[in-house]
Amino acid sequence: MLASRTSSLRRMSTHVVTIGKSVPKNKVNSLGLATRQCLASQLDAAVAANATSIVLHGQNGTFSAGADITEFASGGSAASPSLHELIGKIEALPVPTVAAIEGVALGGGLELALSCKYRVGKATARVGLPEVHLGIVPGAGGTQRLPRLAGVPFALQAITSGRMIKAEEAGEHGVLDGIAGKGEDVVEAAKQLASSKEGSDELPLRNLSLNMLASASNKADDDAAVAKAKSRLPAPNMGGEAVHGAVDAIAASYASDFDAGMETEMNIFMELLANSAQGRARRHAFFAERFSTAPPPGAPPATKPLGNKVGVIGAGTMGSGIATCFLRAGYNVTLVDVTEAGLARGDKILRKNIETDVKKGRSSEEKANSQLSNFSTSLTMDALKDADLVVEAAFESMDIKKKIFKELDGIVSPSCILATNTSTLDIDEIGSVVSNSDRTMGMHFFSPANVMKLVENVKGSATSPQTISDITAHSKKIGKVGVLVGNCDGFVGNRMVAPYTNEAAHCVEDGASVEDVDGAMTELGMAIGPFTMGDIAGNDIGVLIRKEKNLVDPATRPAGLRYTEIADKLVLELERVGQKVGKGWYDYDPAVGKGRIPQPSEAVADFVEKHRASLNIQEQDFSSLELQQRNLFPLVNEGLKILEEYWKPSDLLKECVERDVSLYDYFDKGMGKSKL
Ligand SMILES: C[C@H](O)CC(=O)SCCNC(=O)CCNC(=O)[C@H](O)C(C)(C)COP(=O)(O)OP(=O)(O)OC[C@H]1O[C@@H](n2cnc3c(N)ncnc32)[C@H](O)[C@@H]1OP(=O)(O)O
Repeated sequence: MLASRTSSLRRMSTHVVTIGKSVPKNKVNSLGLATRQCLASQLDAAVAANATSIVLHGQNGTFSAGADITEFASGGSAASPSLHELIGKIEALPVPTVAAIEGVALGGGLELALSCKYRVGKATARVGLPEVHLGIVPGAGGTQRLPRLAGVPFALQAITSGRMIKAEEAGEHGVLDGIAGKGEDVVEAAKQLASSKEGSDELPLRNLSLNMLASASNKADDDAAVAKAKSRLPAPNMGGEAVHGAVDAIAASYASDFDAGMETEMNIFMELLANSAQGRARRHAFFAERFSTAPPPGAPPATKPLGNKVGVIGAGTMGSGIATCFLRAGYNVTLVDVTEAGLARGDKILRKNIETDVKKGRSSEEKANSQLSNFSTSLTMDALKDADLVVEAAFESMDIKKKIFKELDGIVSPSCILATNTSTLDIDEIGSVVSNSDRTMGMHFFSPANVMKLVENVKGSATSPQTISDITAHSKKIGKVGVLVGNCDGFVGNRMVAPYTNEAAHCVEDGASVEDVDGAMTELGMAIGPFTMGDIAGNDIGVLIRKEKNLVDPATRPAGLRYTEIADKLVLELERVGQKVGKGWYDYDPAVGKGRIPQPSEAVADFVEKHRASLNIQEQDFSSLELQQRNLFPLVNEGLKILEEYWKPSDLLKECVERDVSLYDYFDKGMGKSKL
């Protein structure tokens, strides 16, 4: 690694400046005003003490997670020193400066590190500019310094993906000048580098603009890289506002000098911060995700060490997907099914998932082999007697699930957590057959389980706080967003989506076409519309659920309920189950896009027209806005109903009035958390 060739006298004059010092509760060294002020005064002190080199590092095992996102709600804090001023100050220091990076250096954290003349990282460190995930662009020079350091193509990829980059890769692209090996102290390594550079006159990154502008051949390549990046981005109205802004800012890094590039970056940053609804939504989602995935206040810490032996019951697509998630995170997993054929199928799906990870570069052969060495299958649940957690993913039937839980109760230890992946059934009833049902909980994965990040962790009435904390920790360990929800029909996700898809069918009954409705929702920014979604999930599932609720048969349907039979008849009469059979709300041609591209269906249009005629429905015209509102308002209303079940509306209003906040802010700022 970095050789030290310095005298002890020189090392003495290297000053270490700590990000986050004296700022309590700043777990990730975000760069809020207090942290910036403290950094500035440490730098001033180092200069006053004639430091001959300076090392910048973070506390709590991490460098910095970047700007303090909470400051963005009020348009960002411009109070002095701003991040720009701080970065300018570091860059202008006349002595060698080295960032010692462990944990993460993200966003403004990496921008701070880029203002140092050198960077050293721990092998486990991660760096990145993830601002686009917050609907903004790097706003403290990241779009100008990263391309100067690592080239335009790399900067385009890194900034538009917002991904975390491993130390090794960062080193390959010149973002890190050195990597501290195992057992090596990164601050010590940085000190060595800093003192070895004392007296050298290497230039800061801002001056590299001259080199960039000088090379015509680079410009042609960079123009091509920018054009290619643009062609691959989602449209601005499809969530792409920030990524388009990022590419424009990077393009300015070689089209003009440093100061002009910085000005372009700042203009784009400020415009997005002030006016992008996508950005506001993304920042809301950042905090909402953390709010809803934390155990409720007062819950005990998760068991340490968290058990590592997991059983998954049911080797279907869902069960194998769930088993994959645990295997990837280093758990010991046993997959159980009642038939050899079922197990063989599950085993195949799981191995394919792990193989795909390697093919797509998300994992290595070595890692995949080690994961698979922790995997076993069994035809009996006896194999789970040492399990710390069992996730049941068997057929969606109350009787079957209760039978499994009862049998498990006699096999596993009393401390083993029993989770069910049910999407609709009552957790309390499933848990009622277990001797100590405080260790039962729902763990509702979304399909495909090995891909989707969301898991609803469903709390039953008997579930203990310890079980909640442990399931929360397991969810985090397997990389899921594990949202704690209550036990009700459809939990949160499916419960809110049901009125949305119902209303979509009403719109079609009233005169809109299937494509009109889906088009209105994608125009709004949804990835797909409700009918495409139904075709992917299988329209037969909706029919089964509605049958369970006695809605399909008019004789058992509650009086006064608006109900359209189109969705039921589509399946029961036309057998248009969805993508899996090549026809649903849309037609699917196996020769086009592997049979996954929805194409308008004349058969469905005819059927809908006859349906309307049979009910004497006068077809109406709808604007996109009307369709968007009709579909989304029922979903929003259902969300509010869910909140009402926890918070009495009158109590809520009283609290909001007392605190002088809007209802939105009450939840957005996490004030309702203490009530969970
Ligand atoms: C001008 C600049 O270009 C603009 C910017 O820098 S914008 C900021 C860019 N940085 C980011 O987007 C990084 C955001 N943070 C993360 O990705 C992750 O929090 C992390 C990888 C740093 C840590 O992850 P993890 O260990 O799982 O902890 P996590 O629960 O996410 O965060 C810990 C706490 O820090 C808070 N936090 C994390 N990053 C923060 C930030 N940049 N600002 C304010 N708070 C932050 C979280 O809200 C959480 O608070 P809580 O405990 O009260 O819920």
